[in-house]
Amino acid sequence: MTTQQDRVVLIGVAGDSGCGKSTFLRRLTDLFGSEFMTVICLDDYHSLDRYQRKEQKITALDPRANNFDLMAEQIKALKEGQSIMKPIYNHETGMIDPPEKIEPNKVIVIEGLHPLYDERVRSLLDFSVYLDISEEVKINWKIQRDMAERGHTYDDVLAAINSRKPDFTAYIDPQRQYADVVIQVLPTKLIDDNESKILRVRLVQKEGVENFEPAYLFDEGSTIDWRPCGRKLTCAYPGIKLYYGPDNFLGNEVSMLEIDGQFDNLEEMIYIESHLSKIGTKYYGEMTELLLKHKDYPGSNNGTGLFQVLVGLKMRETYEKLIAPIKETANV
Ligand SMILES: Nc1ncnc2c1ncn2[C@@H]1O[C@H](COP(=O)(O)OP(=O)(O)OP(=O)(O)O)[C@@H](O)[C@H]1O
Ligand SMILES: O=C(CO)[C@H](O)[C@H](O)COP(=O)(O)O
Repeated sequence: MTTQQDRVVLIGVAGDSGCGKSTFLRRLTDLFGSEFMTVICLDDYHSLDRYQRKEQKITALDPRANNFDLMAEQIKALKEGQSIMKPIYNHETGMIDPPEKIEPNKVIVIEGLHPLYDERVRSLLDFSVYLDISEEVKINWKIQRDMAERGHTYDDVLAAINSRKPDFTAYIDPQRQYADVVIQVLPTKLIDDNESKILRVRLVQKEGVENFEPAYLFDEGSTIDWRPCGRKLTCAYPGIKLYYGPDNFLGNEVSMLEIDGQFDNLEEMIYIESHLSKIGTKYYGEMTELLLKHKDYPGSNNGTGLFQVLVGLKMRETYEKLIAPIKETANV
């Protein structure tokens, strides 16, 4: 038997700024361990600094502001087990700093605006997720954070989102079609909620992906509507609704898993977990345990937290399949 233990597994995490990438990466660290996982922020491949972009009236989302040749060359080198000298984009100064040495690791995560944009980089990925936050929700999250922590006004935040919109639509959003899973965050359908306090979250899982089998609710391949509130799950108004079924997403055959609403008591998540299958856990209750570990992370009491943990578990499962020993064919 030979092993693939030295293989570098490459994971892509795509999404706009402020869409929960950092929160997702913190959850991934629980599963892989910070020692074995290296995160590369693709902002480091900006080829134009903040002042050049302003002068040329180009946003950071525009491919012309990014060096995809260097990104492809360096990510390929890392995957082949070589170290690289990665550039650094400094968000404080808006300038490009001297490069730093990055060594290969068991898991390399590339996160940012464009992990799935360039075909050369995309083809190197072993697993990818796109964090797809609807505009209403994105505005609410950004307003909460940027007004509370960064001193921006409501109008500043709205103007920033609107100025990025054309390039977001042209270059970032189309990457959804290539992701193995998409976590879509939408306003609830249970009630009218202008502040996006209650969310409807969909886990779009592509069918036919090597080393990835979609998770399901109750019965694989069927269509299920489930309102679990009752004796085993405490739900305050307006309750919780789950859905599972086959679907088509941007031309791809997918399995859709959906949770609308929020959980009152996180300990009771075990009840939901026990009705889900193929979730990549190693023991009963592991998913609930991972959620309970970080109750304080945003979204822990709704589908965003639950699906982030679930996608992390599926990434670990893919990783383990990829590094598993290869069975040699017996010489007859
Ligand atoms: N699941 C969630 N529920 C509610 N709010 C959330 C959720 N995820 C993120 N947020 C809000 O969005 C903000 C940005 O989240 P996070 O830092 O994880 O995103 P990011 O994509 O890494 O952002 P950036 O690229 O700008 O650093 C958080 O501070 C929080 O206010
Ligand atoms: O979309 C972004 C990714 O984080 C940033 O806006 C981009 O990287 C430019 O950064 P800055 O605004 O600090 O110049």
